[in-house]
Amino acid sequence: MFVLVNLKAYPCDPVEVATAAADVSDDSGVRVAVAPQAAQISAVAETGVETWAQHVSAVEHGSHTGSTLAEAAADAGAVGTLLNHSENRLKLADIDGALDAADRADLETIVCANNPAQIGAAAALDPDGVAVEPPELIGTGTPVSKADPDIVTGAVDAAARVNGDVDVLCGAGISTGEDLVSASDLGATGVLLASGVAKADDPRAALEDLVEPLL
Ligand SMILES: O=C[C@H](O)COP(=O)(O)O
Repeated sequence: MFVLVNLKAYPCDPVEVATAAADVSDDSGVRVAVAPQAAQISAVAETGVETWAQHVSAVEHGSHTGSTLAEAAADAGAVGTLLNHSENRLKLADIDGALDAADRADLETIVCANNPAQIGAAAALDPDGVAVEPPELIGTGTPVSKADPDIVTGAVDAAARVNGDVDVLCGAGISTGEDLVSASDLGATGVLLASGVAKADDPRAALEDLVEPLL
């Protein structure tokens, strides 16, 4: 299972979380990555943790003020990027353009979507992975794998129909090892989570709990 921790714009210490994630990944053998704010990619990557961007723009080098250039994210140490997160929705053409930008910069890609129909559309654009997240469950602590398991199995089926090569993650409310096991049982190959780690009093303990059933 792939555990991708999105720090969003939460007021946590990204280096502290990243250091814990690197240690937990090393100790457990579980793939754990952290997606900090763009300005913190470099500091997070220096911890040795697998580092992702939260977004890259559908642009090349040029006059694009305020954009997040994929090449700049990669130079700072990112090896992958989320796209079309529920909190940063893109137009279809911009998802496609951002996938091209990520490809140029050798970034792995995960396109987020709300439901199985959108997952099918996202998978057709040929990212490395997709992540299904019902927006109403994000940040609630109620895991999608329990509250809406059909959306996870539906996403796995929808992606497989369109593109057998694409990984399927699920997210929203995931915070425990039990949630991780449920996601795996439903066919997901990873989880995308945020508040369960970024807002935890002890992010290291939260990460250890998350991977515990996989040991
Ligand atoms: O990117 C992460 C997702 O939006 C899930 O957030 P959450 O774990 O706080 O529900």
